[in-house]
Amino acid sequence: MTISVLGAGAFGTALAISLARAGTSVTLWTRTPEHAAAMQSERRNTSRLPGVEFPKEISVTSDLETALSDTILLAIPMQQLRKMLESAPNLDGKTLVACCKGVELKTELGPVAVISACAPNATAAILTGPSFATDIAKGLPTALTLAVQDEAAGKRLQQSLTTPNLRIYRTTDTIGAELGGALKNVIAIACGTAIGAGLGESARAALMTRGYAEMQRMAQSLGAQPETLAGLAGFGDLALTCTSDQSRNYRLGLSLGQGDVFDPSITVEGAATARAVQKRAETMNIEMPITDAVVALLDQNMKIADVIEMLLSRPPKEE
Ligand SMILES: NC(=O)C1=CN([C@@H]2O[C@H](COP(=O)(O)OP(=O)(O)OC[C@H]3O[C@@H](n4cnc5c(N)ncnc54)[C@H](O)[C@@H]3O)[C@@H](O)[C@H]2O)C=CC1
Ligand SMILES: O=C(CO)COP(=O)(O)O
Repeated sequence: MTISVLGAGAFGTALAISLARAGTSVTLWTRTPEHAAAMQSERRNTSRLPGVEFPKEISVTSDLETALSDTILLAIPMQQLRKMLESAPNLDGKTLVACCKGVELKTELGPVAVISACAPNATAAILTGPSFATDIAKGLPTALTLAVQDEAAGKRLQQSLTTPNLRIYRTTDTIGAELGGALKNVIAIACGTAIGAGLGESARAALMTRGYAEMQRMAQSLGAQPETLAGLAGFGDLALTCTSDQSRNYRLGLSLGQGDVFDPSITVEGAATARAVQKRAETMNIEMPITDAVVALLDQNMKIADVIEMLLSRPPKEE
């Protein structure tokens, strides 16, 4: 079988390499002919994963029509997903697997909901969980959550995407899976900020724990199962992203905490997602004080000292 990977950034390239190493034929699509030609001739993605050579099972193209097989991994940033789907030819009958983490700013929808809106006759899925692209590309052991509403389709997809180094757990809870991956990025920005500002590791642990409570509150209000948030898609990814400076969301937080400028060309999903989640929470009347704090810091509406005071002076509560 052939699997298509749309988006030759760090994550799409890493997934393509992992699948190809396991013997799957992979078509890796990138939007510019120049990038496709460079990857084809160098047999690597110099801009995103320079150290890793492509297995022979990867073919590269910038022609979207010929790139589409029956199973398509969508590895482009969340805010670009709709545009990408709208530009694709007929997607009826395809299985479309979101590999992005976020909430769309203009609609407050997650990736599975965006896929379902843009391609109603396709099967929508999401692959998410703790996984740095560089770890996957190096062949290090990684475990992910695959969420598909249709159980039979989920089982087939789980088989197709499993490799010797990539262990995939299945669920039908697409809402929990997409929210876990989206919301943990916001908390990772908060944790990076705390460490960057020198607030200490106890403060980070508090933010992770109360952030997790915030994630559960919103996700359950939207119909997610608490177990999904407790699994790889939620707790697992929260633990990775809030503690590693390999994470771009965490690094953006570090910069905010240190008062440094962060390179705006780096993909940081948590920034737009924090704003989208804040809007959604306001409509639903859900308290999300850490998300509010992240938005205030990103928009430069509050100083870190004021944010700390705001969080610590909230009325006493039961845990
Ligand atoms: N890098 C990582 O370790 C992981 C990333 N992810 C998720 O994967 C998604 C993509 O992230 P990365 O690959 O790391 O980002 P990246 O910045 O390395 O690559 C993004 C890719 O998307 C392409 N792109 C951007 N806009 C596009 C558009 N309108 N149409 C077509 N292609 C477009 C860019 O050309 C680039 O190749 C994000 O949602 C991220 O949260 C998930 C797990 C791990
Ligand atoms: O989602 C990720 C790891 O699971 C990657 O995190 P960043 O997008 O913060 O780099």
